[in-house]
Amino acid sequence: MPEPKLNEPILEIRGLRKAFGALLATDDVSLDLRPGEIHALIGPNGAGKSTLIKQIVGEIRPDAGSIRFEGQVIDGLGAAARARLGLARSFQVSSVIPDFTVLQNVMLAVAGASGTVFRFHLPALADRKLTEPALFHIEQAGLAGRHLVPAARLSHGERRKLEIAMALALRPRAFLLDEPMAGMGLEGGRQLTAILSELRNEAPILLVEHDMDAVFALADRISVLVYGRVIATGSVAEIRANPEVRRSYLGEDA
Ligand SMILES: Nc1ncnc2c1ncn2[C@@H]1O[C@H](COP(=O)(O)OP(=O)(O)OP(=O)(O)O)[C@@H](O)[C@H]1O
Repeated sequence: MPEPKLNEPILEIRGLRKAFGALLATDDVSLDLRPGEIHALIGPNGAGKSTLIKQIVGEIRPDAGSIRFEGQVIDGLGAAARARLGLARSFQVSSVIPDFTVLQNVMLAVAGASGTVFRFHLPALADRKLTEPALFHIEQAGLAGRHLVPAARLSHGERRKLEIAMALALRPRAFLLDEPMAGMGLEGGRQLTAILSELRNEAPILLVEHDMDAVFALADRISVLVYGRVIATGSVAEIRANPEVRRSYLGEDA
């Protein structure tokens, strides 16, 4: 019998380094994403957060270091192969089709994930294999009752929920979320915080976010990136109390 691997990290990043000329955008970055957690990645503008995410999803090849995903070394895989393994990035590249309804957009994502050919006419719409999971993900993402609304008519916050429903349809094993709170407003931000909090039970989340209220409310652990280096990893309380973090990022009023 193989050993149970429940508590092993889903994502293990070791020694990632990426230089742009003389600039070290990520400098020996190591971090883990564990089952069930939201791990927030914070740091000032230009710290290297986007460069790190791009290396994880396979858009940029690191100069050194290694990434394991569910125990498998994925260094040799391109972005499409990593996505197929269930490494899902949301909120930056958006594939929402404005003229399609919420339901049609999510059905498209369900079809893409299952390899089903999506025919945009009635037989496909009637296909319960697509509609049932799509409606389930729409409800999970907080859009119940809005499934017949064209995506173009959604508010900014609803559109973000649609993107979550589409990400869920891909049945990811890990979420990489890049600034989901941006432009959400107070009420939208509150709703999204509640949704993300639940989402961690589907798959762990690596969360790049500048909104510190959201980070402190959601994160199980926080890593702080400054000039390409992880200067601290810890719980919310540990990070808030860390003098180096306060000096270099949070400010004295944190
Ligand atoms: N393709 C590139 N060529 C040259 N320099 C780059 C490239 N991409 C990023 N950089 C530089 O690498 C550093 C890290 O950038 P990155 O975008 O990863 O930071 P970030 O933490 O995501 O910032 P922000 O919070 O503003 O999104 C910056 O100094 C940036 O100017």
